Amino acid sequence: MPTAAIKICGISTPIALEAAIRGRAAFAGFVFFPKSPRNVTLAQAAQLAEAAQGRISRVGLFVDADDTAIAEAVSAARLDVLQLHGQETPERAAQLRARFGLQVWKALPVASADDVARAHAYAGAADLLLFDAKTPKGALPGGMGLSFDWRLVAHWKGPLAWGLAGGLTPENVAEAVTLTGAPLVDTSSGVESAPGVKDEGRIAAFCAAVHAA
Ligand SMILES: O=C(O)c1ccccc1N[C@@H]1O[C@H](COP(=O)(O)O)[C@@H](O)[C@H]1O
Repeated sequence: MPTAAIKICGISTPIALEAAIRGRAAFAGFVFFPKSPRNVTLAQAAQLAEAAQGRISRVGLFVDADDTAIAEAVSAARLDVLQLHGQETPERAAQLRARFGLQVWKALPVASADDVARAHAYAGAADLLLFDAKTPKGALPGGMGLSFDWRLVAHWKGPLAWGLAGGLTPENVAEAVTLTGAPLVDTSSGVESAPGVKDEGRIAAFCAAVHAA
């Protein structure tokens, strides 16, 4: 089985970006959500995007953002992918994909089999589904280090590509990949020393664990 592609999310410094590239991560995630401890300004994103050019793909993470905010981020960070991590409907995902001509990933909060079944509504609207844990009411919709029962998405055969997120760490990611067969894994808080503070050593360990799985 080929190894899973890696996305390191919430990158806000050149040191973290270089660690992700050294670890052969395919995707660097930049958070455009002011409530997140990982939020980046347009100026920060532009600088990181420049360093990323041709070395790692750039994913912009948005939570129910409007077109103007997304357009500014796309232009500043030369994004390759839009990751929608809020309540975006299939219609909204399709609209953004058409407007920006970029890949659209939709995060789906999962706690039950019914949540996983909602994935089918995004066929033809999004390019990839990111199964993530449901977070408590009033909390951030992601980046909380919470995981869900991976058996719900084990070897998922759906109408579009998919990835696994939520509480993935250097310590558990090999088991997650083995159990689910996820083609892509995404982590944020699992490779940090504190909320919003990426840890080079943990990024390296996470990537090594995925490559060895
Ligand atoms: O990282 C954030 O701050 C964030 C904020 C709002 C929505 C999503 C966010 N991150 C994404 O959440 C999942 C899981 O994160 P974690 O590994 O459990 O910390 C992942 O897709 C992040 O990209």
